[in-house]
Amino acid sequence: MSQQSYDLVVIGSGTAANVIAFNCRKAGWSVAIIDHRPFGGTCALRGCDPKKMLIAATEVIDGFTRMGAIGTVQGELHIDWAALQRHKRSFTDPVPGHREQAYAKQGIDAYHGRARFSGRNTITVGDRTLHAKHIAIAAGAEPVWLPIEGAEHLVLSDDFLNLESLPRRIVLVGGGYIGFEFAHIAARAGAEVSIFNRGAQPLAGFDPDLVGLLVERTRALGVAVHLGYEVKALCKRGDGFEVEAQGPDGRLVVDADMVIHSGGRAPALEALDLDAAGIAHDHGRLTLDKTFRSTSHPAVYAAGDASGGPLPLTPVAALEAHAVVDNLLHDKHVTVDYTGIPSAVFTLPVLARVGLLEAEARAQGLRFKLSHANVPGWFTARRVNESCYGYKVLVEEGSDRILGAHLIGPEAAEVINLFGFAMRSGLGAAAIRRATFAYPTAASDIESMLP
Ligand SMILES: Cc1cc2nc3c(=O)[nH]c(=O)nc-3n(C[C@H](O)[C@H](O)[C@H](O)COP(=O)(O)OP(=O)(O)OC[C@H]3O[C@@H](n4cnc5c(N)ncnc54)[C@H](O)[C@@H]3O)c2cc1C
Ligand SMILES: NC(=O)c1ccc[n+]([C@@H]2O[C@H](COP(=O)([O-])OP(=O)(O)OC[C@H]3O[C@@H](n4cnc5c(N)ncnc54)[C@H](O)[C@@H]3O)[C@@H](O)[C@H]2O)c1
Repeated sequence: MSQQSYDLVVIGSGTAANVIAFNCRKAGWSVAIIDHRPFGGTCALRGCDPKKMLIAATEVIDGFTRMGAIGTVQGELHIDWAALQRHKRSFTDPVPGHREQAYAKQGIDAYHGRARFSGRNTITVGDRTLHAKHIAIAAGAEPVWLPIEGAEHLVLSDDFLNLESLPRRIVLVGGGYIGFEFAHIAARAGAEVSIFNRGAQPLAGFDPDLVGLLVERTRALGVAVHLGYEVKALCKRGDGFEVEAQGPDGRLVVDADMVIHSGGRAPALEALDLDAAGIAHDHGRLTLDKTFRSTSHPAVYAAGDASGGPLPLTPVAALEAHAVVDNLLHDKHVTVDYTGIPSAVFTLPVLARVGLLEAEARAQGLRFKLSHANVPGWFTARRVNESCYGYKVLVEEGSDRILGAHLIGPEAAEVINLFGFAMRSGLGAAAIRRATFAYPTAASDIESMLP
């Protein structure tokens, strides 16, 4: 067994890992990076990017359906799933090779294999042992285990994004980001889709009023959305499955050709054997201080989904990783300010959020003005015959601070960034009112959304 020593060993090769590895290498440190899957991480290979490549075709179907409903376009349109997969792979396939070349160019040693701690400062990967002065855990997240009889039949989000052909009947177990995004893709590509969500409100982190609009719009798309239903069992029946769920009206059974896990993800820590290095953890989460440093092992930091932070999203992985870089290289005590970080559910239309929910602001005892409306009659929605356009904006009384903004509708994923930018820059509602946006753009609606 060979042993090699490094200033820094980074576990993972996704967004967080890359920020840490490249920056520390640039500062002259010897760096190793390890991944047991192709280099590139979730966002580029199995998450945000491949998903949005698939959505590119569903946007065409959505636009055609909306404009077709008023007779402005006519004919038949369908998605060629195999061709769409080729389109997606044209982006994803080159990623691991490019990453590997970039590591070699920068002098970062890249190891393929599963990393496991074998001592306080040693990590085993295959038949090698790496000795690390510092360690960054950027191992991301993995689907949580679901207590479902027959759970071994569940297909993961990675598999869905790689499907060569689309099954006819698809069930999504969980009505969160993945459940809704995949339902919108699959339904527009021609599948019969059902979503089961345990709680009565799906997409729990989003404004309930706007989620209600999305549920309505999703049902209008032909997706069966079962709320308050927990999937309990999957039984193999011929080539397909019988999905059994329990809910407010008792037992519900649905037939499916494929059942997809969309029931949540958690930090991927299990395979690391944290105890071998004395790295503290609790209920599947690393025990970190605010600077992302292990409370029990000062040479260990974590960032991204593995840190178990409040927002397991790509831009947050990068933000946390930059803080870790500062803390590693300059022995600083940098923390992350999560104010004004937007998040979007890439359904069509998009649902987006930044800042506090109305309920959170009330729970904090804040005094605020609120504007909330459904505005399908506004130009932005009417132009594209979109029936679903709504917003909710919270502005603090006295300070004029934007506390939160919630949007559903055309271009919501772009417009939410402006609210986020204003919040992170400390710009109040008055500054937004003073801004002049190009017209006619969705951003030019912002002024009318302010309370
Ligand atoms: C289907 C899907 C869609 C998503 N869409 C969006 C989106 O639109 N926008 C958004 O902001 N976020 C999205 N996310 C979330 C986003 O992908 C993650 O927040 C982000 O990729 C986290 O980056 P990371 O660097 O922390 O981890 P990752 O990119 O997950 O990288 C971790 C890497 O560590 C490796 N690893 C784990 N354990 C070990 C080990 N023991 N040894 C070696 N290697 C190991 C893994 O193989 C993985 O490649 C999506 C996620 C999914 C699943
Ligand atoms: N657009 C984006 O930014 C984006 C997209 C996809 C994923 N992600 C990331 O990936 C993470 C995981 O996404 P996700 O959609 O899997 O999780 P999620 O946490 O968003 O939603 C999971 C849902 O599944 C439900 N559930 C769990 N078990 C169930 C069961 N047996 N029956 C019925 N419902 C059940 C839960 O109640 C919950 O509503 C997200 O938290 C997010 O960080 C982000």
